[in-house]
Amino acid sequence: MDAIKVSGLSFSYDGKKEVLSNVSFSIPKGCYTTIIGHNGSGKSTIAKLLIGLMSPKQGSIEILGQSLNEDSVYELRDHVGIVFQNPDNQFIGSTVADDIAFGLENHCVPQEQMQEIIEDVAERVGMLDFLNSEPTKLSGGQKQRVAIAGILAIEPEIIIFDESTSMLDPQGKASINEQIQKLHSEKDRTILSITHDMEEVAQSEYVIVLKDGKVVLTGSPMEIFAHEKELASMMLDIPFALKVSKELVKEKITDQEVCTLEEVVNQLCQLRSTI
Ligand SMILES: Nc1ncnc2c1ncn2[C@@H]1O[C@H](COP(=O)(O)OP(=O)(O)OP(=O)(O)O)[C@@H](O)[C@H]1O
Repeated sequence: MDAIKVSGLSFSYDGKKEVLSNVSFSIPKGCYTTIIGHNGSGKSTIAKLLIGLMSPKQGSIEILGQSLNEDSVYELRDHVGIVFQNPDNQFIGSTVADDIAFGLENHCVPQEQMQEIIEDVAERVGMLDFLNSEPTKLSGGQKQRVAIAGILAIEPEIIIFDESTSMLDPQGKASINEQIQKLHSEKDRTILSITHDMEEVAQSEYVIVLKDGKVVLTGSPMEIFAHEKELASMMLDIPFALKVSKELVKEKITDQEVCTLEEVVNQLCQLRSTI
């Protein structure tokens, strides 16, 4: 079954200019998908439509096989979690701990299990020392960490990350990406991540490329990165690991292009063991 099925979606904020035009894609359950595109290409608009914050002008959205509409939106929201780029409007609790607890209460998690979950997720995002802090007084990156902790606590079936690690330092981004990978591989959650981070794109399973509100490319990361010139015309770069890999192939050191650092290292280690 598809976790998300979008068919012929069009949307306009002002009733005149279409910011999404006839967008269609399907994301199977358990798939880690990334959406990329230049600024203003419509990525966040798709995220808002997928959680029913706005209704499409045309087209349909199915979540877990059920049509998303006014009647189903509240029920479906139990299955879909989202972390926005700027989580300011997402905080409800007066402390970090209260905020995470609020989501758990909504998902009927027994009181006696809450403290353990709160501490576990806060530790996983590096915010254990901030449980009594006011979310609004944290830095941008710390707010993003707390918002991600809230999602890790409830683990909804479908999780949408809308540039939700954009304010994190490189180490923070890597460790949160690791948590996202774990949610996907160990818990089989469907992940839809809107990102400008091509290293993250390389780690996903399926990529959707948006340009001016239209889907222009879909496929595996390597299929997408094969369109290097087209990506460059949309201000999108290929990952650094793929650039290194292309050089290694050109120099005949390796014979297959790969796009993650891990794969490059594996290839080099294998070479060393054959010398
Ligand atoms: N609330 C709004 N009212 C009117 N127009 C909007 C609104 N939000 C977004 N837009 C317009 O819709 C288009 C798509 O915006 P959207 O935020 O979906 O793009 P995006 O791909 O997420 O961009 P970015 O990478 O910069 O976050 C843009 O032209 C933007 O100006």
